[in-house]
Amino acid sequence: MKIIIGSDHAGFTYKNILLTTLTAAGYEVLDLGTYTSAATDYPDHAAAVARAILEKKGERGILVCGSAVGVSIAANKFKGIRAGVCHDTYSAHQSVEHDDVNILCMGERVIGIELAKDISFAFLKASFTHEERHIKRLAKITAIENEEL
Ligand SMILES: O=C(CO)[C@H](O)[C@H](O)[C@H](O)COP(=O)(O)O
Repeated sequence: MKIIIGSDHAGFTYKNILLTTLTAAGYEVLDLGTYTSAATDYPDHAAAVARAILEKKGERGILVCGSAVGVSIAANKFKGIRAGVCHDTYSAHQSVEHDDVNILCMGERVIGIELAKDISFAFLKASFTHEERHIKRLAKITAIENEEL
């Protein structure tokens, strides 16, 4: 599975560690930055990862910022992106199984790195169940995305 990863400066350290860990575990990981610890703006990195997912450069995305909130707000502005803040392993796999989440968002200032690794693996190993009730609910989200106000 190909993964797209990105962060702002507040998620830079975890992003790099996750890049190394996931690569060692056999995942192909495309790093869209940030590439230094200099202060940067999370919407830029969230947009880069979201666009790469929509362009099918990877199947799943991982974004890290300080709290995970900023990148999730920005990524979810893109139609077809379902970005979820997950700071526990249950949410990480259930968000894929039920909600078909395609971008995992984590906060470097919120959780420890070992938990962030476990959450990443739980997210990447999970699959959407394709159960009818979940498909129906996701169709409602798509309808909301397409609403013209
Ligand atoms: O965590 C965040 C809020 O959701 C942002 O994504 C940023 O990482 C955070 O705001 C950065 O804070 P800083 O004071 O500019 O380092």
